[in-house]
Amino acid sequence: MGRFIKKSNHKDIDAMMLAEDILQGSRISLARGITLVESNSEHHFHEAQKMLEKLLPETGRAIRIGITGVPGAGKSTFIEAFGSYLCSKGLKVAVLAVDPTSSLTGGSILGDKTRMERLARNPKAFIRPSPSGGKLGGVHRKTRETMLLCEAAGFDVILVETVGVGQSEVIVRDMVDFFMLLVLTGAGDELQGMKKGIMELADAVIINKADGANEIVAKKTRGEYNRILHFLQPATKGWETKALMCSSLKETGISEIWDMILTFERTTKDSGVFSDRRRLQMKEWIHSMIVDQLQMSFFHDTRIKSLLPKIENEVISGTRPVAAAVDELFNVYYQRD
Ligand SMILES: Nc1nc2c(ncn2[C@@H]2O[C@H](COP(=O)(O)OP(=O)(O)OP(=O)(O)O)[C@@H](O)[C@H]2O)c(=O)[nH]1
Repeated sequence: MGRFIKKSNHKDIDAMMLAEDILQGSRISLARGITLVESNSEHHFHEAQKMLEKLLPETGRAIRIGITGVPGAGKSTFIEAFGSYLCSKGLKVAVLAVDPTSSLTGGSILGDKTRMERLARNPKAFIRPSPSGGKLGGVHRKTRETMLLCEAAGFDVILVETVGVGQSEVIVRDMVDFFMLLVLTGAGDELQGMKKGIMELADAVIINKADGANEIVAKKTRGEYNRILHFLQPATKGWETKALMCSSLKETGISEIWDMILTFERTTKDSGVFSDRRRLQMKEWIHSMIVDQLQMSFFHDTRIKSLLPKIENEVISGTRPVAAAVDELFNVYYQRD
């Protein structure tokens, strides 16, 4: 078991053996594979890519579901209820997270496993906190690769949780098939303040906490969301985004959400929208990685590093137009010695 990543001795990683064990469904190897993918070491990067190449033919079969929501909406409680429900149906569920703030805060969402204690104990579930450290692009790549590893290990459903911060919803939307937005009951004010853009990313709006005295308010909220959704551009061609209610605490409305996702999968697979989206997501992944690499290469270039402060000052003091300044930087960058 301990044959793959022995201490920090790089030579001890056998990417091919690790891949074999992941394909056999070994959870320990899966966790090690993810650690390899998340490593910032260059040697690990190459090993991880070898491992991924071997696993690629066995990826892509899971349904990928993104979940976002304002803090307090009950994301962890929902994932616990929803994940446990899926496991009870015999499905293997992996829960991942994209938290761009984790490099600043040292990891927040999913960092604390006690948030999903029951699911974490379920042998059919696998929970992995957000990779921390590095830029958003890095988190993005690592989570996508982790998703592929989980698929190769035989997981049927991948849940990707994200906090409602910055660009994180857009990033998760770009890596999943179905995206849902978790909201609260009686959220009249929230509805007004809700960024329309986020609603337009969603394939479903889930009104959580529809239990007890909240239930009546939840029905009203559902009506309000449905009215608004009716006027918005749907996130997926040929699919009408609707609002549903559930109680993660009482575990009601959970099976209806899964039924909706199955209908979505069937409909979009029949129309070709499902595979079109996956193809587009791959292309966008390539493009965003190119942009990340170019950016890194540019800003780490020693000539750029020494010239940039002078150029910035010239622009700020009004002696240089921005476009001309950037043009000079690129001329310097492209000059090969
Ligand atoms: N009544 C009721 N309370 C709920 C329900 N789901 C969650 N809660 C409560 O809402 C609070 C917040 O739930 P969390 O699951 O921690 O939600 P969150 O704030 O989105 O948390 P993060 O997952 O950390 O983003 C907790 O006190 C939960 O017990 C529900 O369906 N009904």
